Amino acid sequence: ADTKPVNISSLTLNTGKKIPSIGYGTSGVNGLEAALNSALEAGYRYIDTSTYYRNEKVMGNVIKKWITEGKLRREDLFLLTKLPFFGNRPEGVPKYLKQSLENLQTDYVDLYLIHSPAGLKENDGGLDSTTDIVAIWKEMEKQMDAGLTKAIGLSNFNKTQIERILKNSRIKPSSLQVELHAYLQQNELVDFCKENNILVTAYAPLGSRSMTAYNANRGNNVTLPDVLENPIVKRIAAKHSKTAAQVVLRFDIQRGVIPIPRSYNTERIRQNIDIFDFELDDKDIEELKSLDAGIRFFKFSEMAKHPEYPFRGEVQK
Ligand SMILES: NC(=O)C1=CN([C@@H]2O[C@H](COP(=O)(O)OP(=O)(O)OC[C@H]3O[C@@H](n4cnc5c(N)ncnc54)[C@H](OP(=O)(O)O)[C@@H]3O)[C@@H](O)[C@H]2O)C=CC1
Ligand SMILES: O=C1CO[C@H](CO)[C@@H](O)[C@@H]1O
Repeated sequence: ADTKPVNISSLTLNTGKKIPSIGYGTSGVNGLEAALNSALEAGYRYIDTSTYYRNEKVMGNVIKKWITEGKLRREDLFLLTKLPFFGNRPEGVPKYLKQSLENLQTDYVDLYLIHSPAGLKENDGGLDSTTDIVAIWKEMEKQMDAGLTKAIGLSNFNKTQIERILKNSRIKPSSLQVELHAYLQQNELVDFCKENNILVTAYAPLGSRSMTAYNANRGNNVTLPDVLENPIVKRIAAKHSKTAAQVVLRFDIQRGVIPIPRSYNTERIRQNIDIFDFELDDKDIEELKSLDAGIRFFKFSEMAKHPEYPFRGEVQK
């Protein structure tokens, strides 16, 4: 197999800065060191994490080693982390960003996101129904002024909540990270973000097989439909001599959406960015579009009673 790093195309944020058109998702801790080494070797330069994943320290050590050994320059890396649910207050923003920067051993991140519009209490993890997203955003702006992050954005916000931020902000959000895959294509939200110059990042772009594992670990007997086993996806993959994962990730790229697939397996890590040497045609795109089914895997049900719960009223499938 070819082991040269893949050359990744890029998009431009509303700050004028470039962002790679695919990133590496890292939720979970076990095995990250080896996996992140594989990801950097494969050519990923956009790394997605969060305070909540509790893996920033390991990540910081790996990145520092790459930089010290002269294999990577900080400016070639696009580092993203997020304000945790339990820090979702104005005073949580400087506190948790500072902690992330220390853990990541860097002076700045490239993008800092509010992980969720709904907040949890710091002490006992219960719902904090006082969450004020506009007040939190104003603190996000200050972190950007201070140069601690090069851009700021949102995750898991719905359209109405983004509109509230747009209306009440000095600095506009650069990016929105939401669940997005063949079964949840988010057409309305993606169009809205395009109109407002907000780049969309697709989390769980492979349909999050890890969510099935997450449920299994909690003893929940839930079987979720598997995007990568869909017969239409598989047929299109066979037609292009690519894998199902490569087809759904390429679909994102052709929509101008940035996928952040997670894998801890070296072969699949490589496979997931090896998507810049083929093109889906109009018929493939039409067929993939027809798979949209409004199936949301990450419902954050524990936050369903929060005033800012983003998916209220949504018809659940
Ligand atoms: N903002 C938010 O609230 C959220 C953000 N995220 C971010 O998005 C990232 C991706 O989402 P995630 O939930 O991990 O789901 P993904 O859709 O990326 O799916 C990951 C799963 O798919 C498997 N997989 C990876 N590549 C392939 C392949 N080529 N063929 C077959 N199976 C494959 C992985 O297993 P294996 O490791 O064995 O390859 C893993 O079980 C997260 O890691 C996180 O960074 C995710 C959820 C919520
Ligand atoms: O960002 C995230 C939010 O929560 C999920 C679990 O509930 C994680 O798996 C995910 O990566």
